[in-house]
Amino acid sequence: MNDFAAQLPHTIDTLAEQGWVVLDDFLTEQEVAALLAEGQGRQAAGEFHQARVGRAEGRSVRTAVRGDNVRWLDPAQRSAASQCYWQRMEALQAELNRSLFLGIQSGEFHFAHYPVATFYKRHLDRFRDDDARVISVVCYLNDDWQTSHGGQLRLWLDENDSLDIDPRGGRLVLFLSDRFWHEVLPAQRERWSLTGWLRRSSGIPSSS
Ligand SMILES: O=C(O)CCC(=O)C(=O)O
Ligand SMILES: [Fe+2]
Repeated sequence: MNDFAAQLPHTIDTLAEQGWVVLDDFLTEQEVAALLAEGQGRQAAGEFHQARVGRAEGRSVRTAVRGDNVRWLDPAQRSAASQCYWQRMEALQAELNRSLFLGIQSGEFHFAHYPVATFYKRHLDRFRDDDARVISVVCYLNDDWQTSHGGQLRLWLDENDSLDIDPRGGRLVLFLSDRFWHEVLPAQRERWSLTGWLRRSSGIPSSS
C-alpha cells in the first residue's frame, strides 16, 4: 500500500486550485499488474462490452466517437486486486467531502480497454440532463508506457490550451467532470485503465 493518505491533503488542495491533478505512483507496480491481469482475464471471459455514448434510452455504440470496451466493477463483489483501489477511492471521497463539501455519495468505475488505434473524441463527462458526476477519476494500468506510443489523455484547460498526459501505469488523474473537455488519442499499443466518477447520487452506472 502506498502512502496515499499522506498525499491526500496536497492532492485535494491542487484539485481545488486548478480543477485537475495528476498523481504518479497511486498504485504500485504489483497492484497495477494484478488489476491488469484481472481486466485481461475478464475480457478473455467475455465480460466486456463495447462502450456506448449518451445516456439512458439515447445511448448507442458509436466507434467514430469512442472505441473502447468496458466492464463495470461490482462494488458488492470486490476482487482481491481491486480492494486497494476501492479503499483509496473511499478515502478520497471522504476527504473531498470533508474539505471541499462536495457531497459525493458514491463511486462508479469500469475497466476500459482501448484496442490499438482506437480513441475517444473530445467530450465532457457531465450529461446535460444529469449532474451526478462530480469528479472524473482515471487510473492507468499500462506497463512501461512511452510517449511515442501515443494514447495520451488530452485535457483541455481552456479553448486553446491543452495538456497531454501519458497513460503510465499507476498514475491517477482527477478532474472536475463538468469543467474539462478531454479526449483520448489513438495509441500504437493496447491501452488499459480503470475509469470512473465520484457522484452526488448513488445508483446504477449512468452510461456506457
Ligand atoms: O482513459 C482516459 O484517459 C479517459 C477516458 C474518458 O475520458 C472516459 O472514459 O470518459
Ligand atoms: Fe471522459
